[in-house]
Amino acid sequence: MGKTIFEKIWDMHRVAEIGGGTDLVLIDRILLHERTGGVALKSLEASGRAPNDPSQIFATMDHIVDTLPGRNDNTLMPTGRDFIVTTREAAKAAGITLFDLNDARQGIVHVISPELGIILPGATLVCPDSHTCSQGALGGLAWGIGSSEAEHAVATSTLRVSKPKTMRISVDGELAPGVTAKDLALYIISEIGSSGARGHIVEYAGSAVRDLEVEGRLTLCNMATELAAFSAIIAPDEKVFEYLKDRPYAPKGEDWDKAIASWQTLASDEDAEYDIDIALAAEDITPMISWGVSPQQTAPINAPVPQFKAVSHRDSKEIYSRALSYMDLKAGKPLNTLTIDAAFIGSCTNSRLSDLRRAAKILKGRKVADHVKAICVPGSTTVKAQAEAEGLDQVFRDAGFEWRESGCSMCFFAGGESFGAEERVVTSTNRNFESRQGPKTRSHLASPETVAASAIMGRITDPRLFANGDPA
Ligand SMILES: CC(C)[C@H](C(=O)O)[C@@H](O)C(=O)O
Ligand code: SF4
Repeated sequence: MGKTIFEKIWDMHRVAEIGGGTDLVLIDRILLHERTGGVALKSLEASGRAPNDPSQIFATMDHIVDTLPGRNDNTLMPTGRDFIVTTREAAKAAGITLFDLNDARQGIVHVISPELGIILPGATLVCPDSHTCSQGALGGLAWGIGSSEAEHAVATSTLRVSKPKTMRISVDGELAPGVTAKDLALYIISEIGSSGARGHIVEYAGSAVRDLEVEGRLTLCNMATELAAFSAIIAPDEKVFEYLKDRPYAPKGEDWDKAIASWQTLASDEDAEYDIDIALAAEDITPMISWGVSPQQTAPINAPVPQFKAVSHRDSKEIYSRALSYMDLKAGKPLNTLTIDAAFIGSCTNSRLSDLRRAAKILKGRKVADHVKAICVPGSTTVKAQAEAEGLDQVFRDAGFEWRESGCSMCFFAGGESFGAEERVVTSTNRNFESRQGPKTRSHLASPETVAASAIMGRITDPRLFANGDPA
């Protein structure tokens, strides 16, 4: 029987079988951020140990930092400064690479890793952060871990891991114009549920996935953790090789040629078998938006808030009713009539250059509705600089968006800045949990173009209405 890409990478990295389905696995690269990584480094230091290979460990500042212009170590987050200073000191003591606040390479960990060529096809990479699965978009095996596992990985370049089962989600056909990787991710979650991939590594396959550019694949893989997956992966192809060429931490010269030769073998064999195999049709997908407080509570943007019977296979009556009451919604109400208070473009899901370009295309020459507070937070300092070089910052500003420094910002509330209580936010992020973006905020997950279109109209809006100029 053939092997899946996951099995190939796993077998190349297995150091020993521990038993009970658990293996000791070699970890090629480790990423840390100031929210969870500083703790791991401090604890390692306290136990008198040092990193096994500091050259393969990278830390960034993203979660706690201010994204307001002119920022410094004093963030709006309570105790934020401690996280920043501790991580800085610990990274220095450990001799690892740090992308500090004022470093041109700083940014959200899952945005800078591909950007700098830290994640590579066939490599294993861990980070104490649940959205590490994003990085599987480049054909590496990247997954989120806890802080104590991170400490172990830093000290030994290995981890004990219980081997996940395999799941393939194939999406064939072509996505219709105006339907994006984010809509695909939301559609998949609404189809298979928030725990639909628990214990599995998801391989995304099929023509609609292959047709996505690398940045779209990152968006798709980003939300695998919202399926409770171990991680996600997509077989690397020419688009990935092209994307990685000459990135700072990608192989160079002869090593590059050797790497390409080995990366080209990284695809699942025709006769590989999966524990679960799911096939979806790209034509069934429209722009999507979440209506509830879990990413699985998502519907097509022009649909009404579903009746209980439509979701009862997944949610209990109690969970469903609670979601409606939290979101201040009634079954049957068309989602595209809901007035919004705020619009947010950012996060490791959708804050890359292509995301900002697509949103800017809708915003150009238009204005955000008067009652809407709109914020754009580029995913990295590099993305911000590239966007500014193209004049996108001006498009956002002219439309009435705030243009920020890079970081996680209001993707998640950590005690600092937030949208107000009961504010309805259309957001390009990945989690709509209760109070995720601030106490009692109501988050609707969508693509950056849906956020832009909704910001202009002041209500949830299908971005395809802007495809041929202004909507009627
Ligand atoms: C703070 C961090 C550990 C957390 C995660 O693991 O995902 C955050 O990034 C999130 O998105 O909720
Ligand atoms: S942008 Fe949001 S989802 Fe991504 S790592 Fe930061 S807090 Fe987590």
